[in-house]
Amino acid sequence: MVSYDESCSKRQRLLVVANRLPVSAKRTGENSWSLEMSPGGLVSGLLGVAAEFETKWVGWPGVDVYDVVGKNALSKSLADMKCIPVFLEEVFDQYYNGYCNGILWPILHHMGLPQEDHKHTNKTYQTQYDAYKKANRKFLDVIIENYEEGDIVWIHDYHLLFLPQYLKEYNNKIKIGWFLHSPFPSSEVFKTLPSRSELLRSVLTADLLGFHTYDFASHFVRTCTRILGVEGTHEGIVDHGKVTRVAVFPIGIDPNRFIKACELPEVRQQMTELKKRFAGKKVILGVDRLDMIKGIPQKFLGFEKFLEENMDWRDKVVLVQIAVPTRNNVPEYQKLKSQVHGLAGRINGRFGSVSSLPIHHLDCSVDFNFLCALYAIADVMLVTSLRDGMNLVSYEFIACQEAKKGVLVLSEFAGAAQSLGAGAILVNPWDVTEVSSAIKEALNMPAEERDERHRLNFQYVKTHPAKKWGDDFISELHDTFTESDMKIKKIPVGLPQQDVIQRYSKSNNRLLILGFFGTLTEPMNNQNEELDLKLNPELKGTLKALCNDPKTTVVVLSRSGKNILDKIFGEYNIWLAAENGMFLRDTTGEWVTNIPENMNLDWVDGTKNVFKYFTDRTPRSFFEASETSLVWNYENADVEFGRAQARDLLQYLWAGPISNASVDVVRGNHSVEVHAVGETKGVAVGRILEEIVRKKSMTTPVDYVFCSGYFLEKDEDIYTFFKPEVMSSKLSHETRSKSSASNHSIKKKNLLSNVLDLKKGNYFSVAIGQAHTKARYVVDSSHDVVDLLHKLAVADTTTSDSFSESEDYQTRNANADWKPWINYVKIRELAVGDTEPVDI
Ligand SMILES: O=P(O)(O)OC[C@H]1O[C@H](O[C@H]2O[C@H](CO)[C@@H](O)[C@H](O)[C@H]2O)[C@H](O)[C@@H](O)[C@@H]1O
Ligand SMILES: O=c1ccn([C@@H]2O[C@H](COP(=O)(O)OP(=O)(O)O)[C@@H](O)[C@H]2O)c(=O)[nH]1
Repeated sequence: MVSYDESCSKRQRLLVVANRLPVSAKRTGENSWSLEMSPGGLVSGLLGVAAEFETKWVGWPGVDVYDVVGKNALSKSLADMKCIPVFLEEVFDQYYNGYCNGILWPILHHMGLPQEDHKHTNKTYQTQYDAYKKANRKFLDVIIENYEEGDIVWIHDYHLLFLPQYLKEYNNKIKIGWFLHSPFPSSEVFKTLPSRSELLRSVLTADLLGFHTYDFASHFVRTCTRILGVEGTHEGIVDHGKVTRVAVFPIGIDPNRFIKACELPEVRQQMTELKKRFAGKKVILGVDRLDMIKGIPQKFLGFEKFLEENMDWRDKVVLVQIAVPTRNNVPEYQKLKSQVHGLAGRINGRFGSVSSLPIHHLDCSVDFNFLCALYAIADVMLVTSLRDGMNLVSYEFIACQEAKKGVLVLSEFAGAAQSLGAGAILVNPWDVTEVSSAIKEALNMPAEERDERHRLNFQYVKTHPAKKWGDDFISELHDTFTESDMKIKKIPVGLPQQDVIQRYSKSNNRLLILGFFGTLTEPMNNQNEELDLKLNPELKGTLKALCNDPKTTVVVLSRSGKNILDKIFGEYNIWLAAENGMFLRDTTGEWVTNIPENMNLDWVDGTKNVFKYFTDRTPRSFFEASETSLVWNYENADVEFGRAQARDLLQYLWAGPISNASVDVVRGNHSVEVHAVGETKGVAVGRILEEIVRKKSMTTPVDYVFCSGYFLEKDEDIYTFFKPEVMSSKLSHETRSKSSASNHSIKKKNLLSNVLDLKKGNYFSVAIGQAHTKARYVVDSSHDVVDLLHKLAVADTTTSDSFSESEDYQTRNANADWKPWINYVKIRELAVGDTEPVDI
């Protein structure tokens, strides 16, 4: 039995699940195996993750094993390294070479879906997709065997998109995080994937989804909103009340491992030999898996152009390219190998001599110490990825360059460009001329500039290690899990229509607060019609009856302007709030202007986080925050890099924290400013109520409130405004802190507490078609609200003659062609400000 002390000191168990284990196995006998480190950034990154967890790895051991003796022996060897193997056997080829690397990988890297060829292969999308699912189930089985209650499961990458769903189906309580190491593409590209929706839906069952950059995260959110029709908020994705948090966690390396390695005598020796070998020449280094996304042909073409145009450099420079073999069984990778060999041969043939070759191309991986020696002696590191999740090689080069301070030429399409762009020369790898010029600039760069650029990047690499990445992810997962658990319990219920009607008829002073667009407007199917908003014709009589009822006050709250509301509601005895309450009109038709006292500032924290992220990654930029505005300033930063960062920052702001907020964004010459405009409907309603009480000289308290609309998230405070507990807590707070509260606001609260008497549950807040809402109740469409208003109008004996018009309503209501409003509204909401983020 575990003692109390032991259980306190027990470390949190973490199951890291990735396609590849950190070690790959090679069989050395019937029951003996040798293990060596797997190549690739994912493994390098995870090795740096904090040791405070009791970590176990679950993954493929890099080899097929079919016999029991072999499997048992390998499992035993791996157990010593805290690794648990998943044997993929017959599904491996179609899962890994097929679906993962032949289909998903190109899609994720904007390379398009390869054509399916039924005639010449037995591998179709479908057979590979089936194998992919089977492989994901094999991972599930191994996890189930090893799972202990309370374990955190951290799933990695595109190989395991179905695993979150399978795991949640097995046990909904498991904390699941998922991190994508590759980029996520624009929705236009992801849309081409035949099984796109199932894959997205499965990933969304996880609690936390992580990406390297804001760009990838916003692509993902946009893809989900477009393909699945779910809601994207500053927190992530909301679907039927379930929140899946989406956040950005840029990976790092363990810089000290590289810094220390460069001091080892063995590495120093290798450095001396390499320097001797390349004496009198500048060394340009490339280290990449031999993958299409790494842009090795583009690198060679850029280098060829450089040699063409700079004769004096021809025998003074050498390009050393380490091309680590990868995914050799995927046809595209085989083609790439021949292409790269062809290019290297051509360039060496054109510019080489008997004694020297411009390109040293190696088709192999190198050991860690030799890699560090290469990084340390290189003058220029050339990274020309066409698209890359992060590119850790760039970080590793910088960590090894403390003495030499060489130059990093970095593709703007690598995730690393967002963090190392200030010190690197950024290039578009597709532009051969630009690559050639960047090589020249790097080779000729004065020492002072090299020092400064290196200093900026070294500082970043040191302060953002992989440990921080892992810690940040897990701590966010803890928080997210607790929050989403709480949120699920708050899903609102359907409206109890009978209760609403009965309480209405028994009340003496009722207040109906209604939204306009999507609530009272005419249902329509054509987006252009929005320009000419009309009142739903079925409501004319109903609304007149309600407005003329002396026991009922009707208020319409809209973001539309005064003119539209005047035109539509001019004939009604109604209160109007235009532009979200900036203007108020009483029943006599007189408009007054209001200066907002309170604003919804929910967007501020999210915006601050984005500003902080970019400030951190843009040396010499800074941001200033006041209560209602934030300014990010990059006037002292590198102009080009600052502009590129500002573009990325804006993309993320629009897709995330300010997507639903009432803010103005001002892009200055060297700054981006976000500030609040106007106010929310929740704030407006308080002032409207005050005005109603004053104008009507109301003595009977309002004893019934019905509030409904299709409101933006920022306006949802309208639903909580009348909640008795919110009102009373506001009031008691105001009373306690009298010294700080203005007399005016205390008087106002007292006024409201005197005129409201909603204790008997006579408060109905009803959202239209929103699953995730602050309202108590939800209805499917505006049709339900129209129907209810009609019933309220007839529920009361004091209805006026004009009500006969609403017989119209009943006839039309029976019409089967009636289109609920919400369908249209949803499409429209997705279209607002919906420019697809573009890549730099
Ligand atoms: O396991 P393989 O199929 O041999 O491929 C190796 C890994 O390649 C990918 O790495 C990515 O992760 C890096 C760290 O986050 C990132 O810097 C890089 O840009 C990515 O390409 C892949 O995502 C891994 O799953 C593979 O293991
Ligand atoms: O022979 C080699 C050369 C490089 N690497 C490592 O492979 C990783 C490559 O990661 P990166 O993020 O640059 O790209 P990925 O290959 O994961 O797409 C880096 O950590 C390198 O140190 C390796 O394991 N063997």
